[in-house]
Amino acid sequence: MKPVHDTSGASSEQTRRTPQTQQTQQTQQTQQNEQTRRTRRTRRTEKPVRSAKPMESGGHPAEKAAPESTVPETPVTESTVPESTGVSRRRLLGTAGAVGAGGLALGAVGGAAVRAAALDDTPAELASVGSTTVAFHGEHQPGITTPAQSRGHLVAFDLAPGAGRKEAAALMRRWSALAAGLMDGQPAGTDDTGIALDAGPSSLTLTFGFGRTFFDRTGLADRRPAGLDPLPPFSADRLDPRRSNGDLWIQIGADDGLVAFHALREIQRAAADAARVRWQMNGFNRSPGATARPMTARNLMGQVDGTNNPQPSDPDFDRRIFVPPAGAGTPRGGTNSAGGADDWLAGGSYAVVRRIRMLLDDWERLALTRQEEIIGRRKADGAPLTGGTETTPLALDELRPDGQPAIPANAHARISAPEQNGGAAMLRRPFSYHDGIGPDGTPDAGLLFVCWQADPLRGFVPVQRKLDRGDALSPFIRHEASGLFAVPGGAREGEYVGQRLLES
Ligand SMILES: C=CC1=C(C)c2cc3[nH]c(cc4nc(cc5[nH]c(cc1n2)c(C)c5CCC(=O)O)C(CCC(=O)O)=C4C)c(C)c3C=C
Ligand SMILES: [Fe+2]
Repeated sequence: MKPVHDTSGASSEQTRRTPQTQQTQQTQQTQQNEQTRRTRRTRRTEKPVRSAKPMESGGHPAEKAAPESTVPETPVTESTVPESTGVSRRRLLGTAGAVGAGGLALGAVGGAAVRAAALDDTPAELASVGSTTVAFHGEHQPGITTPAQSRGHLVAFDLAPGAGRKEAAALMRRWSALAAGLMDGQPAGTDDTGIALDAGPSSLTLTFGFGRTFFDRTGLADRRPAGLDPLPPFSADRLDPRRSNGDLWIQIGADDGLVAFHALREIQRAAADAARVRWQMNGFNRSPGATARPMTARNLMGQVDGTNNPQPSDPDFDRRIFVPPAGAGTPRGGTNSAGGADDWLAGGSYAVVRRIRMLLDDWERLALTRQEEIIGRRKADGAPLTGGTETTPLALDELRPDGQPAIPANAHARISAPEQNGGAAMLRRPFSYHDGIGPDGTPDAGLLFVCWQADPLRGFVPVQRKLDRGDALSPFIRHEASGLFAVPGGAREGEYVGQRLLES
């Protein structure tokens, strides 16, 4: 059975290498909202499958400041990947439950069997979930327009006492080399933990951001971008400062739990003495292939969530989501605290991160019609209460026979719509989370809300201000942690993320 993966398009650098398929407009819109709208490539090759053999560049990146050459000089692209019939069985065996081709049944393989089979190099197929790769290098960092993966880890670090700009630069160099290798399916070095051995890259992405305090710690306060001004307080905030902000932030996503955790663990190990974990959160989304057809994901309240995201095909998408190059009329998100236009953030973005707990017991007590009024959309298919399908625009002016708005005045979808907020828009790319059941019996579950914009003051802030004043959803959610991070543009070949800031 050959893995088949729809790789229809989006506008990122990664996406441009993705073959486009012919689709109707509606199909395109739906696909852009879910897992098969992959900004990824699927390939069958030995290269992305980690073997126990280490990268040629040597030991674990934490052991030495990796020279630039440890970033693979040639990115693996569609054109550089040799055509191959499949990965070797040696590398697949040991992956419990892996899809075997050529009659391989790999369910319960014992250690001896694995060792015996390891001598056999018969090619076999790697399931498409594992073999899908996202490019590390590009105009933008991966993990922004890349469709949300089924597993996510968010982790914030603070630089260690005494660590400054030099140590931060060395750390970003190490982390970038590590990220490029892991996203390409390579092990972390000679002492790789082995957590992801046998698996392909599984759409792994690592995205790096800098918090406000990073600029003080590195002596770069005059280069701090204006978009990192602290978010205003909101009346409903119940924020835990220990789980908020941080000098450095990394978003990890993958379509395999072991691949995602492996990246998290190797990132922490590579931090070595330079930085310490401040907080860490785990999230999830629907797995690729879980639904019979491509669909927008649901959140833990059961709602279809993500329908009205800006689309990469929108003419103003880049302007809304990415910081433009410095120049005449550079918008606020691209200026620094000294008032000058700064270029290190060009092609970058701002991530607002909120841990939003859902009060699920209260929510689930509501009648379906009430739940739908609160959002302004039908639960079953995400269509507006004014009718149509999921992708039909909200008819905000429509009245019911009793003269009331068909989409209530305080409905979440109405209040957060760009046309109600002076055009303010953001790209929402959340993960759900579940951190167990509390002593009171209620689940500690909700949304790791991550949204992307060229300037938080024109994206998250005005919308959240409005939601804070009158969102019907507010009684059922609680904002418990918050972070704001400037996410540099993508690293070019031979460059590390943030180099244009740290070395200029
Ligand atoms: C400040 C920004 C937002 C926060 C915080 C937020 C929290 C939040 N949202 C849902 C569920 C849904 N949101 C939906 C739409 C939607 N939400 C925001 C912004 C925030 N949401 C925007 C900008 C939009 C799009 C509005 C539009 O243009 O129509 C929807 C409807 C479907 C969709 O378009 O995605 C749902 C459902 C939850 C549960 C939540 C906090 C836990
Ligand atoms: Fe929302």
